[in-house]
Amino acid sequence: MTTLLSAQALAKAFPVASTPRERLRALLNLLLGRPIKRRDVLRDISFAIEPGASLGVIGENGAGKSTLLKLLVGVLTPTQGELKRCDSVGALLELGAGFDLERSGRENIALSAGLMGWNARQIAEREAEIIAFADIGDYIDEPVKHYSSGMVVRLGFSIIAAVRPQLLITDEVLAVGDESFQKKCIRWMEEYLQQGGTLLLVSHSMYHVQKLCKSALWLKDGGVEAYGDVFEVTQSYLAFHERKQEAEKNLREQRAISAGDFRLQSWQVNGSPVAANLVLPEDGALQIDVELHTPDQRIPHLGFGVKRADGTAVFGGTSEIDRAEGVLAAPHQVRYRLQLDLSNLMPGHYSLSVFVLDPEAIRLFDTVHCDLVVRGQAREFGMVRLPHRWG
Ligand SMILES: Nc1ncnc2c1ncn2[C@@H]1O[C@H](COP(=O)(O)OP(=O)(O)OP(=O)(O)O)[C@@H](O)[C@H]1O
Repeated sequence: MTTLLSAQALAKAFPVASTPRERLRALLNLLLGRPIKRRDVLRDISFAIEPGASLGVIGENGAGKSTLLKLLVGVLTPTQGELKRCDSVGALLELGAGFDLERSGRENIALSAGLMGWNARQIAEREAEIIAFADIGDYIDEPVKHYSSGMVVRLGFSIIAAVRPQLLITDEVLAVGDESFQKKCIRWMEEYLQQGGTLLLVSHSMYHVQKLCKSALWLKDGGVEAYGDVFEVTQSYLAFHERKQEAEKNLREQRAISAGDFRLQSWQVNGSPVAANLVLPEDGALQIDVELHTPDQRIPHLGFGVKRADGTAVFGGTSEIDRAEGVLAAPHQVRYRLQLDLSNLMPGHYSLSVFVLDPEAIRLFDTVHCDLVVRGQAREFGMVRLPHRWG
């Protein structure tokens, strides 16, 4: 099997020149052959795309996705590293790239097809199909400079669809099209993949990445944060975002908690001190042992909660609701044991928290959290698997 695209330790640095003065200095240094201050935008990027593969590239704004695509299609050259690419690459990147804006859509179809080596007969045969896919009405005979960005994408994608390259590289441009055209493109890509096509897709939509791609590469600050199975990588990426928001919320919550006297001294899960990242055992069972400090021998209540990483509550309860009571194990020390069955949680990233309430279960005193990872693959959606059957 021939690899269609391979990147080996790719890196790209741009000159640091954001102000006019810096740009002038960079230009001067360049002319004088002096070193230019550069910023690494991509570093040590390695991956390979085999025929039939589908890779989604994801990452936050500014992570380096567009720069990587520009390297892959040859618009930019890498500062370091090695890139190998097959000849049959169809790239749909920047709006209008490759179109002659003064010419009509119809003329641009002929120009693009000619560049790809089609003869006049082939072009004539496929023109109607391309125009039908683009579906831009009479605009097909207007100069491309009169097109909306959506129309440019429609025309660009229609040409690519007719060419059926061995490897299709595309980015968020699809998001520019309206919903019905987007759906048409997605359907086309699914069919193309089923028939053995190969895809590299950059997208902010985890839905589309999961739908179309088998693997994913997460770019973070110019480096590869994760690369592998699409579900694992996209779930980690979503959890990263959700945790970012959750961290801010927790900080606010923590500040609101009174520095009262009932305190959480320690907690263990399934007999071990809690690590930052808890992986749910296959049977979904957690035994939580908690030691609390009580200043006056009164028994505080204990609460617990499971949230999805974005903060959405999945389930929570307290010893007061369940009419359970802790045990005074030593002077000023109360112990609780809680058995939790989380076997219905869907794969994904969650947080588990335990909190102390006063004996009246009114005031919240102390909270601890840990990340909870539920491994596995699921095509159903939601947070919990609800028992169901068909027929
Ligand atoms: N020509 C350039 N000169 C200098 N810096 C650049 C240049 N092109 C991109 N950058 C910088 O490189 C970084 C990565 O940009 P890039 O456009 O690749 O990110 P991205 O992941 O595609 O972001 P987005 O999701 O917002 O499109 C950014 O900090 C950007 O400012």
